[in-house]
Amino acid sequence: MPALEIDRLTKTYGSLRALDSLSFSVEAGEIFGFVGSNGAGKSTTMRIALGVLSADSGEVRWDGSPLGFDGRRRVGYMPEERGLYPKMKVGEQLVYLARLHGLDANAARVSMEHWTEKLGVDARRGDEVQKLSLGNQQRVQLAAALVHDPQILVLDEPFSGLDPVAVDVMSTVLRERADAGAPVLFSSHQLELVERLCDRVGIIRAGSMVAVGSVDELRSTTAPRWLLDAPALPDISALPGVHVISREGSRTVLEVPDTPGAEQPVLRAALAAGPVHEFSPQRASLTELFRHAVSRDDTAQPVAGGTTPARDARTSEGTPA
Ligand SMILES: Nc1ncnc2c1ncn2[C@@H]1O[C@H](COP(=O)(O)OP(=O)(O)OP(=O)(O)O)[C@@H](O)[C@H]1O
Repeated sequence: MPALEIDRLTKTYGSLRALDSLSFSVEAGEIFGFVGSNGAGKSTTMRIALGVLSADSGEVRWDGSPLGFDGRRRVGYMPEERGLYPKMKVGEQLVYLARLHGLDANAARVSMEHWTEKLGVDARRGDEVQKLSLGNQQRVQLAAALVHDPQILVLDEPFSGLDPVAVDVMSTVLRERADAGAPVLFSSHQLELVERLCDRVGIIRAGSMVAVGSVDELRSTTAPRWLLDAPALPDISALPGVHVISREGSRTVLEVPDTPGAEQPVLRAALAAGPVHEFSPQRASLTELFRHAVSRDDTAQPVAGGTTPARDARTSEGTPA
Protein backbone atom coordinates (compact mmCIF):
# COMPACT_ATOMS: atom_id res chain seq x y z
CA MET A 1 0.00 0.00 0.00
CA PRO A 2 1.39 3.45 -0.87
CA ALA A 3 2.51 5.37 2.18
CA LEU A 4 1.58 8.87 1.10
CA GLU A 5 -1.19 9.36 -1.45
CA ILE A 6 -2.16 12.63 -3.04
CA ASP A 7 -5.55 11.93 -4.56
CA ARG A 8 -7.23 14.26 -7.06
CA LEU A 9 -6.38 17.52 -5.28
CA THR A 10 -8.00 20.60 -6.73
CA LYS A 11 -7.32 24.11 -5.45
CA THR A 12 -8.36 27.46 -6.82
CA TYR A 13 -7.23 30.90 -5.73
CA GLY A 14 -10.02 33.18 -6.98
CA SER A 15 -10.23 32.49 -10.69
CA LEU A 16 -6.84 30.73 -10.81
CA ARG A 17 -6.90 26.95 -10.81
CA ALA A 18 -3.60 26.18 -9.05
CA LEU A 19 -4.20 22.40 -8.77
CA ASP A 20 -6.33 20.47 -11.19
CA SER A 21 -7.15 16.97 -9.94
CA LEU A 22 -3.52 16.31 -9.04
CA SER A 23 -2.69 12.73 -8.06
CA PHE A 24 0.48 10.84 -7.23
CA SER A 25 1.81 8.66 -4.44
CA VAL A 26 5.08 8.30 -2.57
CA GLU A 27 5.96 4.84 -1.30
CA ALA A 28 7.48 4.04 2.06
CA GLY A 29 11.26 4.04 1.61
CA GLU A 30 11.15 6.09 -1.57
CA ILE A 31 12.61 9.48 -2.41
CA PHE A 32 10.21 11.26 -4.73
CA GLY A 33 11.32 14.40 -6.56
CA PHE A 34 8.55 16.89 -7.26
CA VAL A 35 9.52 19.15 -10.16
CA GLY A 36 7.74 21.79 -12.21
CA SER A 37 8.08 25.30 -13.53
CA ASN A 38 7.62 28.30 -11.25
CA GLY A 39 3.98 28.54 -10.24
CA ALA A 40 3.14 24.98 -11.33
CA GLY A 41 1.62 24.11 -7.93
CA LYS A 42 4.33 22.32 -5.92
CA SER A 43 4.16 24.46 -2.76
CA THR A 44 0.37 24.49 -2.89
CA THR A 45 0.37 20.68 -2.94
CA MET A 46 2.80 20.44 -0.03
CA ARG A 47 0.89 22.98 2.04
CA ILE A 48 -2.32 21.03 1.52
CA ALA A 49 -0.55 17.78 2.49
CA LEU A 50 0.50 19.45 5.76
CA GLY A 51 -2.93 20.92 6.43
CA VAL A 52 -1.72 24.53 6.42
CA LEU A 53 -3.95 25.09 3.39
CA SER A 54 -7.19 23.36 2.54
CA ALA A 55 -8.03 21.86 -0.85
CA ASP A 56 -11.30 22.54 -2.68
CA SER A 57 -11.56 18.80 -3.23
CA GLY A 58 -9.43 15.68 -3.10
CA GLU A 59 -7.70 13.90 -0.27
CA VAL A 60 -4.27 13.24 1.20
CA ARG A 61 -3.91 9.76 2.71
CA TRP A 62 -1.24 8.03 4.69
CA ASP A 63 -1.31 4.26 4.53
CA GLY A 64 -4.85 4.33 3.27
CA SER A 65 -6.39 6.73 5.83
CA PRO A 66 -6.90 10.49 5.51
CA LEU A 67 -3.91 12.34 6.90
CA GLY A 68 -5.45 14.14 9.87
CA PHE A 69 -4.04 16.11 12.78
CA ASP A 70 -2.38 13.13 14.47
CA GLY A 71 -0.83 11.89 11.23
CA ARG A 72 0.52 15.34 10.44
CA ARG A 73 2.41 15.41 13.73
CA ARG A 74 4.45 12.57 12.29
CA VAL A 75 5.42 14.55 9.19
CA GLY A 76 8.70 16.43 8.98
CA TYR A 77 7.96 19.54 6.94
CA MET A 78 10.22 22.20 5.52
CA PRO A 79 8.02 25.03 4.25
CA GLU A 80 9.12 27.17 1.31
CA GLU A 81 8.87 30.32 3.41
CA ARG A 82 10.93 28.55 6.12
CA GLY A 83 9.74 28.84 9.66
CA LEU A 84 12.39 29.39 12.27
CA TYR A 85 12.27 32.02 14.98
CA PRO A 86 15.18 34.30 14.03
CA LYS A 87 16.01 35.49 17.55
CA MET A 88 15.82 32.09 19.23
CA LYS A 89 18.99 30.09 19.75
CA VAL A 90 19.47 27.07 17.48
CA GLY A 91 19.58 24.46 20.25
CA GLU A 92 16.70 25.93 22.27
CA GLN A 93 14.59 26.22 19.15
CA LEU A 94 15.09 22.60 18.12
CA VAL A 95 14.34 21.34 21.63
CA TYR A 96 11.20 23.52 21.68
CA LEU A 97 10.01 22.14 18.32
CA ALA A 98 10.70 18.56 19.39
CA ARG A 99 8.70 19.09 22.59
CA LEU A 100 5.82 20.61 20.58
CA HIS A 101 5.72 17.31 18.72
CA GLY A 102 5.44 15.37 21.97
CA LEU A 103 9.02 14.39 22.89
CA ASP A 104 9.93 14.63 26.58
CA ALA A 105 12.67 17.03 27.65
CA ASN A 106 15.45 14.45 27.65
CA ALA A 107 14.52 12.88 24.30
CA ALA A 108 14.19 16.36 22.78
CA ARG A 109 17.68 17.33 23.93
CA VAL A 110 19.23 14.07 22.71
CA SER A 111 17.53 14.46 19.33
CA MET A 112 18.63 18.11 19.03
CA GLU A 113 22.22 17.07 19.77
CA HIS A 114 22.05 14.24 17.26
CA TRP A 115 20.68 16.29 14.37
CA THR A 116 22.82 19.38 14.89
CA GLU A 117 25.89 17.14 14.90
CA LYS A 118 24.75 15.15 11.89
CA LEU A 119 24.01 18.32 9.91
CA GLY A 120 27.24 20.03 10.93
CA VAL A 121 25.73 22.88 12.98
CA ASP A 122 26.54 21.56 16.47
CA ALA A 123 29.02 24.42 17.03
CA ARG A 124 26.17 26.89 16.45
CA ARG A 125 23.72 25.54 19.04
CA GLY A 126 24.17 28.61 21.24
CA ASP A 127 23.76 31.14 18.41
CA GLU A 128 20.59 32.95 17.37
CA VAL A 129 19.31 31.56 14.08
CA GLN A 130 19.50 35.01 12.44
CA LYS A 131 23.28 35.08 13.00
CA LEU A 132 23.82 31.99 10.85
CA SER A 133 24.53 32.08 7.12
CA LEU A 134 21.57 31.17 4.91
CA GLY A 135 23.02 27.74 4.18
CA ASN A 136 23.47 26.99 7.87
CA GLN A 137 19.95 28.26 8.58
CA GLN A 138 18.79 25.76 6.02
CA ARG A 139 20.66 22.96 7.80
CA VAL A 140 18.91 24.00 11.01
CA GLN A 141 15.63 24.06 9.10
CA LEU A 142 16.21 20.45 8.08
CA ALA A 143 17.09 19.59 11.68
CA ALA A 144 13.77 21.20 12.66
CA ALA A 145 11.96 18.94 10.19
CA LEU A 146 13.71 15.85 11.61
CA VAL A 147 14.01 16.52 15.32
CA HIS A 148 10.76 14.73 16.24
CA ASP A 149 11.76 11.61 14.28
CA PRO A 150 9.02 11.93 11.65
CA GLN A 151 7.72 9.02 9.62
CA ILE A 152 7.13 11.10 6.48
CA LEU A 153 9.23 13.93 5.04
CA VAL A 154 7.77 16.74 2.94
CA LEU A 155 10.39 19.30 2.00
CA ASP A 156 9.84 22.37 -0.18
CA GLU A 157 13.06 23.17 -2.04
CA PRO A 158 15.38 21.93 0.71
CA PHE A 159 18.45 22.21 -1.54
CA SER A 160 18.07 25.80 -2.71
CA GLY A 161 21.02 27.95 -1.75
CA LEU A 162 23.15 25.13 -0.35
CA ASP A 163 26.86 24.72 -1.10
CA PRO A 164 27.98 21.36 -2.57
CA VAL A 165 29.07 20.01 0.82
CA ALA A 166 25.71 20.87 2.38
CA VAL A 167 23.96 19.30 -0.63
CA ASP A 168 25.87 16.08 0.07
CA VAL A 169 25.01 16.18 3.77
CA MET A 170 21.33 16.77 3.06
CA SER A 171 21.26 14.09 0.31
CA THR A 172 22.77 11.54 2.69
CA VAL A 173 20.23 12.36 5.39
CA LEU A 174 17.29 12.05 2.98
CA ARG A 175 18.55 8.69 1.72
CA GLU A 176 19.00 7.44 5.27
CA ARG A 177 15.45 8.49 6.18
CA ALA A 178 14.08 6.73 3.12
CA ASP A 179 16.14 3.62 3.90
CA ALA A 180 14.59 3.69 7.38
CA GLY A 181 11.17 3.42 5.68
CA ALA A 182 9.96 7.03 5.41
CA PRO A 183 8.36 8.30 2.22
CA VAL A 184 10.41 11.36 1.27
CA LEU A 185 8.83 14.01 -0.95
CA PHE A 186 10.78 17.08 -1.95
CA SER A 187 10.53 19.78 -4.58
CA SER A 188 13.49 21.18 -6.43
CA HIS A 189 14.55 23.04 -9.54
CA GLN A 190 18.00 21.36 -9.41
CA LEU A 191 17.21 18.64 -11.90
CA GLU A 192 20.66 17.01 -11.97
CA LEU A 193 20.40 16.53 -8.25
CA VAL A 194 16.85 15.18 -8.52
CA GLU A 195 17.98 12.76 -11.21
CA ARG A 196 20.84 11.55 -9.01
CA LEU A 197 18.93 11.26 -5.76
CA CYS A 198 15.33 10.30 -6.47
CA ASP A 199 13.81 6.88 -6.97
CA ARG A 200 10.92 8.46 -8.83
CA VAL A 201 10.07 11.86 -10.16
CA GLY A 202 6.77 13.65 -10.77
CA ILE A 203 6.61 16.50 -13.27
CA ILE A 204 3.77 18.95 -12.61
CA ARG A 205 2.58 21.47 -15.13
CA ALA A 206 -0.16 24.02 -14.45
CA GLY A 207 -1.52 22.03 -11.52
CA SER A 208 -1.61 18.62 -13.21
CA MET A 209 0.88 15.77 -13.16
CA VAL A 210 2.19 15.31 -16.70
CA ALA A 211 4.76 12.57 -16.05
CA VAL A 212 5.47 10.22 -13.13
CA GLY A 213 8.06 7.46 -12.86
CA SER A 214 11.70 6.65 -12.47
CA VAL A 215 13.94 8.67 -14.77
CA ASP A 216 14.45 5.50 -16.85
CA GLU A 217 10.69 5.04 -17.13
CA LEU A 218 10.27 8.65 -18.21
CA ARG A 219 13.02 8.13 -20.78
CA SER A 220 11.16 5.19 -22.24
CA THR A 221 8.23 7.50 -23.12
CA THR A 222 10.41 9.54 -25.51
CA ALA A 223 11.82 8.53 -28.90
CA PRO A 224 15.42 7.21 -28.91
CA ARG A 225 18.12 9.79 -29.54
CA TRP A 226 21.45 9.36 -31.28
CA LEU A 227 24.49 11.58 -31.29
CA LEU A 228 26.17 12.01 -34.66
CA ASP A 229 29.57 13.65 -34.77
CA ALA A 230 30.16 14.45 -38.43
CA PRO A 231 31.19 17.71 -40.11
CA ALA A 232 28.54 17.32 -42.82
CA LEU A 233 24.84 17.18 -41.92
CA PRO A 234 23.26 14.11 -43.57
CA ASP A 235 20.18 14.40 -45.75
CA ILE A 236 17.45 12.93 -43.54
CA SER A 237 14.52 14.34 -45.49
CA ALA A 238 13.66 10.88 -46.88
CA LEU A 239 13.77 9.21 -43.45
CA PRO A 240 10.33 9.26 -41.77
CA GLY A 241 10.31 9.95 -38.05
CA VAL A 242 13.91 11.20 -37.94
CA HIS A 243 14.32 14.73 -36.55
CA VAL A 244 17.27 16.91 -35.68
CA ILE A 245 16.96 17.92 -32.00
CA SER A 246 20.08 20.06 -31.78
CA ARG A 247 23.32 20.78 -33.60
CA GLU A 248 26.44 22.27 -32.05
CA GLY A 249 29.52 22.42 -34.28
CA SER A 250 29.85 18.98 -35.84
CA ARG A 251 27.71 17.29 -33.16
CA THR A 252 24.07 16.66 -34.00
CA VAL A 253 21.47 14.99 -31.77
CA LEU A 254 18.79 13.19 -33.75
CA GLU A 255 15.55 11.57 -32.69
CA VAL A 256 14.73 8.33 -34.50
CA PRO A 257 11.62 6.08 -34.47
CA ASP A 258 11.42 3.57 -31.63
CA THR A 259 11.90 0.50 -33.80
CA PRO A 260 14.91 -1.84 -33.93
CA GLY A 261 17.55 -0.67 -36.40
CA ALA A 262 15.81 2.66 -37.06
CA GLU A 263 19.13 4.44 -36.62
CA GLN A 264 20.89 2.50 -39.40
CA PRO A 265 19.51 4.56 -42.31
CA VAL A 266 20.70 7.68 -40.44
CA LEU A 267 24.21 6.24 -40.23
CA ARG A 268 24.15 5.32 -43.93
CA ALA A 269 23.00 8.84 -44.83
CA ALA A 270 25.75 10.31 -42.64
CA LEU A 271 28.47 8.15 -44.24
CA ALA A 272 27.18 9.11 -47.68
CA ALA A 273 27.61 12.78 -46.71
CA GLY A 274 31.21 12.47 -45.42
CA PRO A 275 33.32 11.15 -42.53
CA VAL A 276 31.62 10.12 -39.27
CA HIS A 277 33.64 10.53 -36.06
CA GLU A 278 31.01 9.18 -33.67
CA PHE A 279 27.51 7.71 -33.80
CA SER A 280 26.17 6.64 -30.41
CA PRO A 281 22.88 6.35 -28.45
CA GLN A 282 22.09 9.26 -26.11
CA ARG A 283 20.38 9.06 -22.76
CA ALA A 284 18.06 11.99 -22.26
CA SER A 285 18.79 13.87 -19.04
CA LEU A 286 15.98 14.75 -16.63
CA THR A 287 16.41 18.36 -17.77
CA GLU A 288 15.62 17.31 -21.35
CA LEU A 289 12.73 15.12 -20.22
CA PHE A 290 11.40 18.00 -18.14
CA ARG A 291 11.56 20.42 -21.09
CA HIS A 292 9.80 17.85 -23.24
CA ALA A 293 7.05 17.29 -20.63
CA VAL A 294 6.33 20.93 -19.84
CA SER A 295 6.56 22.27 -23.38
CA ARG A 296 4.59 19.72 -25.35
CA ASP A 297 1.08 20.45 -26.60
CA ASP A 298 -2.04 19.05 -24.99
CA THR A 299 -2.28 15.98 -27.18
CA ALA A 300 -2.61 12.80 -25.10
CA GLN A 301 0.65 10.85 -24.97
CA PRO A 302 1.11 7.06 -24.87
CA VAL A 303 1.07 5.40 -21.47
CA ALA A 304 4.14 3.33 -20.61
CA GLY A 305 4.62 0.65 -17.99
CA GLY A 306 1.93 -0.85 -15.71
CA THR A 307 -1.66 0.00 -14.96
CA THR A 308 -2.08 2.14 -11.84
CA PRO A 309 -2.30 5.76 -13.06
CA ALA A 310 -0.64 7.54 -10.14
CA ARG A 311 2.28 5.09 -10.06
CA ASP A 312 3.20 4.68 -13.71
CA ALA A 313 5.60 6.47 -15.96
CA ARG A 314 3.18 8.30 -18.12
CA THR A 315 2.24 11.54 -19.67
CA SER A 316 -1.27 12.90 -19.39
CA GLU A 317 -3.31 15.95 -20.08
CA GLY A 318 -2.14 19.17 -18.51
CA THR A 319 -4.62 22.05 -18.55
CA PRO A 320 -2.89 25.40 -18.36
CA ALA A 321 -4.31 27.53 -15.53
N1 LIG B 1 -1.99 32.63 -1.54
C1 LIG B 1 -2.14 32.68 -2.87
N2 LIG B 1 -3.04 33.50 -3.45
C2 LIG B 1 -3.21 33.53 -4.78
N3 LIG B 1 -2.51 32.78 -5.66
C3 LIG B 1 -1.59 31.95 -5.15
C4 LIG B 1 -1.35 31.85 -3.73
N4 LIG B 1 -0.37 30.92 -3.52
C5 LIG B 1 -0.02 30.48 -4.75
N5 LIG B 1 -0.74 31.09 -5.72
C6 LIG B 1 -0.67 30.83 -7.17
O1 LIG B 1 -0.87 29.44 -7.36
C7 LIG B 1 -0.03 28.94 -8.39
C8 LIG B 1 0.82 27.81 -7.81
O2 LIG B 1 1.76 28.37 -6.89
P1 LIG B 1 2.81 27.48 -6.09
O3 LIG B 1 3.49 28.38 -5.11
O4 LIG B 1 2.11 26.28 -5.56
O5 LIG B 1 3.79 27.04 -7.26
P2 LIG B 1 5.25 26.34 -7.17
O6 LIG B 1 5.22 25.22 -8.14
O7 LIG B 1 5.58 26.01 -5.77
O8 LIG B 1 6.17 27.49 -7.72
P3 LIG B 1 7.73 27.85 -7.44
O9 LIG B 1 8.56 26.80 -8.15
O10 LIG B 1 7.87 29.20 -8.08
O11 LIG B 1 7.93 27.87 -5.94
C9 LIG B 1 0.78 30.13 -8.90
O12 LIG B 1 0.15 30.65 -10.03
C10 LIG B 1 0.71 31.11 -7.73
O13 LIG B 1 0.82 32.43 -8.19
